Amino acid sequence: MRFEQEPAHHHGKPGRTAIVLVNLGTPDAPTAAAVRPYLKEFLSDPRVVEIPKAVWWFILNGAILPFRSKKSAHKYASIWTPEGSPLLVHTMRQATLLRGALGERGHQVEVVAAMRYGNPSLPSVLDKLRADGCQRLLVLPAYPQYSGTTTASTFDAVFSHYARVRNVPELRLVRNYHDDAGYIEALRQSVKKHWDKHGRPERLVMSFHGVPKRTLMLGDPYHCECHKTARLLATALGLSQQEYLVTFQSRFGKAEWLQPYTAPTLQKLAKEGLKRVDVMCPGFTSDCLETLEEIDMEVRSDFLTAGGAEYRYIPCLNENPAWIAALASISERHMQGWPTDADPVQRAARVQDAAIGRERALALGARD
Ligand SMILES: C=CC1=C(C)c2cc3[nH]c(cc4nc(cc5[nH]c(cc1n2)c(C)c5CCC(=O)O)C(CCC(=O)O)=C4C)c(C)c3C=C
Ligand SMILES: [Fe+2]
Ligand SMILES: [Fe+2]
Repeated sequence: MRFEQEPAHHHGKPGRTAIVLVNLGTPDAPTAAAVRPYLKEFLSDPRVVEIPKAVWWFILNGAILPFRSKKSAHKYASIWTPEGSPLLVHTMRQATLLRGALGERGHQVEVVAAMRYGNPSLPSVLDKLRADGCQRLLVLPAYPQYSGTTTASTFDAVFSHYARVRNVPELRLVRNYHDDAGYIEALRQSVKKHWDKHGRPERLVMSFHGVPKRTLMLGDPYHCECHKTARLLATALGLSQQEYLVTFQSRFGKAEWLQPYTAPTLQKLAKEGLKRVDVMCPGFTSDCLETLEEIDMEVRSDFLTAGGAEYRYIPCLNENPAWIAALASISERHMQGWPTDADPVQRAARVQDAAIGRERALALGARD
């Protein structure tokens, strides 16, 4: 059947509103056997690797997957937590906290997390929402800066899922929030708190995930949005241009990516005599392999080996309450006009849920 059977329709039952918080995804376990299918799904996405399909198939299956799966599994093992992959754990907690925060503001909406690659898969989450009677859906990618490689890929997956659905919900998409006042304020508070505890560095490095330089030349606004985020944060912190730096990390393959690259830049700074640096990753809303292993371990070691003395990593926003409040405001803005009012009894229950959710997140190590 081209279009699937819909759940039974009930007259008079109000349609529900939901938000799906979509992050990149992560393997199910820190093993080569689990990393391989995740990498295969991720790296087979034409939004991520723009090489003709047949050529890429041979490179991916012959040269990349057999080696990278093993190497990456080792890295994942170094950051894995008892609850699972940090990226998944943080994103799930953010969804729970966002549901509570919106409940406190009087909105009765479901908030669920989904992964673009791996599990819980976006199609499985969207199917579950449909079965639960969701008629309005806000797609909220976990990426503040728009990129074709991430944001548009998320939208592709949503569209291709609904291309086989008969009763499609009303859809709204959050394209970006790189300059959102609440997001910048959450970043500012997190840096300020870190400085109150450890003092100020000689330089604040803001490292963003890289993308091939070719995508910038072809019109992807990601590079500009990263720089705008950095500029707004630097202004909020009262930093001069000499006191901060924007770099790009996680280069993949041999082609040129956005520059300057994070690791060589920090090595160069150390060799030039810079002793004390703080590094943060404003483009990642949850700590993950790229921040915990690459930035907090590999790049730290590069900087110290090259002669640096103090390297401090400022964690991602994760379950930071100012960040959850920013997510709630971004969601409210995009849900305008949708009937999301909770009745008073349900509203009281949601306020209680929010408090319990916050306590749980704090007990699990959230930073406030
Ligand atoms: C191959 C090209 C890649 C592009 C383009 C790319 C863009 C991109 N990625 C993120 C965010 C994340 N990437 C993560 C891991 C990761 N990224 C790539 C490759 C590209 N990313 C790979 C192969 C991997 C897997 C790990 C590895 O083998 O090195 C993650 C972390 C996932 C986790 O499980 O913790 C995130 C998050 C952005 C924002 C972005 C473009 C803007
Ligand atoms: Fe990536
Ligand atoms: Fe630019």
